[in-house]
Amino acid sequence: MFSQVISDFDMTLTRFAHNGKRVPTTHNILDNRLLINEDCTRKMRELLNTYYPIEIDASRSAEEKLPLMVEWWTKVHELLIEQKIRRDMLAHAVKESSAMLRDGYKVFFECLAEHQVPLLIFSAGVGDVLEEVIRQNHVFHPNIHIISNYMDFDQTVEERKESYINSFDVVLVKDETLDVPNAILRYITSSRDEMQHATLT
Ligand SMILES: Nc1ccn([C@@H]2O[C@H](COP(=O)(O)O)[C@@H](O)[C@H]2O)c(=O)n1
Repeated sequence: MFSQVISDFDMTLTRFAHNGKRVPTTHNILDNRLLINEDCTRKMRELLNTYYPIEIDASRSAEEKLPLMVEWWTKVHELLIEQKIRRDMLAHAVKESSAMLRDGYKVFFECLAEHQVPLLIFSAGVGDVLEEVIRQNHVFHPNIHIISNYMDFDQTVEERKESYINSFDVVLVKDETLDVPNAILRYITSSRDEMQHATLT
């Protein structure tokens, strides 16, 4: 019986190609206008064209490739940080992408989960995207453990709400109207009008 299964993700658990077209890696799934601009796409493609041939070059040793691969994803991650990617847009990007797990993935993931065999996924890809791909295929079971690159998102409004509530008298959430400011204005202007009226009479 297995004690654990260790796998990488892109092009191992996902397909290499489908109907003659390359299936995107987790980095390539981010190439979506919801997340990054055209300039970032262009620069990421240039980096892919430079470094991917090195990754698959059988004549180079792993020792030779390693610093170059680190250089690749460091450059890409610097570009991605500039894009201020929103966490809530990742699911849309994965849905719109042609990301695909390999045929037979259900049997593979279900069998390991059923027998409580830990599945360790080590990936040089993007962990947040990788998780979303597995989740959208409904096979994110508790036996899965992922070691990958995770994005560090800026705080959301929800996360900042507490500090706003502590700092301001009124905090409006998901209110697209000016009803509250108008009510405050009405209150202020009517009490001023009343004072003026009282001074005149
Ligand atoms: N900026 C990058 C960096 C890496 N990739 C590709 O992702 C693959 C990650 O593979 P794992 O097996 O570790 O999941 C890697 O093989 C690179 O080809 C990329 O597309 N963009």
